[in-house]
Amino acid sequence: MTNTLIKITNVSKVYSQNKDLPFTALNNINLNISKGKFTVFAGKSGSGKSTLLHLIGAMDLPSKGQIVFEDYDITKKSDKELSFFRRNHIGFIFQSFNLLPILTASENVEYPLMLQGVSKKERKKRAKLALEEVQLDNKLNHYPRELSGGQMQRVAIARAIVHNPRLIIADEPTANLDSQTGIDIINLLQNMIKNHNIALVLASHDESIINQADESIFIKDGCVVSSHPH
Ligand SMILES: Nc1ncnc2c1ncn2[C@@H]1O[C@H](COP(=O)(O)OP(=O)(O)OP(=O)(O)O)[C@@H](O)[C@H]1O
Repeated sequence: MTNTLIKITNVSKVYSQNKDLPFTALNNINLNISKGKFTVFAGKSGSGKSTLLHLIGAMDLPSKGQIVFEDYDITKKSDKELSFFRRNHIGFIFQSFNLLPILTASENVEYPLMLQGVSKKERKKRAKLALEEVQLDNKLNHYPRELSGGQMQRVAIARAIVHNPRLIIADEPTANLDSQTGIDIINLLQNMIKNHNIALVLASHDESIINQADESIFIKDGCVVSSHPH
């Protein structure tokens, strides 16, 4: 049985809004992402980390090449198929938390389940369990403005796992947190992916996070320059 979750073959991304000056953000990337492991994309600002995260998270399409998620070629699907795929298989965590301000912590976590058509009763039950896992079941009815940064990111983690995804994508999830809270969030994420057998792919330039990963992939000017399993 293969251990590969995502196979990335000869992938390039050219941004061509400016027709006279197209910009190659990723140049012929070849990579495998392992099932259930913690992988970090490391590299300087502008190196192409977020662009690659968007491609493997099926949020954008490459200009060239192929990305296969288990047996599903996400580079050959329609927008509708991709949004269905994301909804069922991927959880997202962002630097600025991206919680909906008019929803409570519980309602924010229920949101991906609502998109899947899960009943209200079942949604509430699963959101409570997910918030228990991030030790926030005492804040179920709090709004994001009533939570600290670390608590908001824990709600976002509960929201990312509540629908049992195969992959979590996290773009600089600790950049807006103080260093101790950042360490706590990474430890929590590591425990969650282990308990649920989810792969985590995270973009960061923080050395302590890079050292904690199962695999770190260094990106420079849109190219993979090295890859280290720890
Ligand atoms: N929509 C876009 N149109 C044109 N150029 C873009 C677009 N998105 C990103 N780029 C360019 O592609 C390059 C890679 O951007 P990307 O956001 O992937 O970098 P990054 O490594 O994630 O940086 P950071 O650490 O600052 O988030 C940058 O030079 C950026 O300006």
